[in-house]
Amino acid sequence: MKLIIIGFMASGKSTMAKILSQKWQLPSHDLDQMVQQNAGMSIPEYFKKYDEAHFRALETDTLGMALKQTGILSTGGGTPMREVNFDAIQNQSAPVVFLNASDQTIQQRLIHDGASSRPLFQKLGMDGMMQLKHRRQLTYERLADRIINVNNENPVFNADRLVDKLGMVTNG
Ligand SMILES: Nc1ncnc2c1ncn2[C@@H]1O[C@H](COP(=O)(O)OP(=O)(O)O)[C@@H](O)[C@H]1O
Ligand SMILES: O=C(O)C1=C[C@@H](OP(=O)(O)O)[C@@H](O)[C@H](O)C1
Ligand SMILES: [Mg+2]
Repeated sequence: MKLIIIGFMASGKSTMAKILSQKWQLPSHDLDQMVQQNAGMSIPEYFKKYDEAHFRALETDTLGMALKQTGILSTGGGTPMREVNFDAIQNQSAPVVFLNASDQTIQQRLIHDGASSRPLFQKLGMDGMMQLKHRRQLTYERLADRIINVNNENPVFNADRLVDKLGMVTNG
């Protein structure tokens, strides 16, 4: 893997991976999409049929497969929370970038996208999502080599800012 993108739900990980993939002419891999392929169903369906613990086990297995690929990886918002996943990501030589969006930005996007694609939003509601976001923040910060504050700037502009910050990683 050349770059690993982490961050809370709706921070823009999948969008960023696609933009960088075009910019760098590298494949992008979206962990949620890979999980869905492995499961043979959508993530909301999987949560309904099984439960979150089963989803997390499948996510860990799929992460192992994803980390063997080359290119850019967008993770799921919960991926770094399991210690085994955190360690697997940290052990990669690829830089890890945390897309850090404000509560307000996440709230707007969750409302805009609707709850149907995010089972945890269905379960926890907005207050629960914000509490989850705050609980996870430190783990994202610990795992990240670089933190990019992202809100509703043009996503291509955010990708350019990320590349600038990464230059500092690769060039020392
Ligand atoms: N820079 C941005 N400005 C405005 N909306 C964005 C931006 N980046 C992503 N979005 C929107 O936010 C939502 C979540 O983006 P997504 O890339 O799926 O996030 P994640 O993969 O982190 O859950 C989508 O509706 C997407 O179109
Ligand atoms: O934060 C989480 O626990 C989750 C985030 C989702 O990915 P996105 O961050 O791409 O929405 C997806 O993996 C699943 O719904 C659980
Ligand atoms: Mg995503």
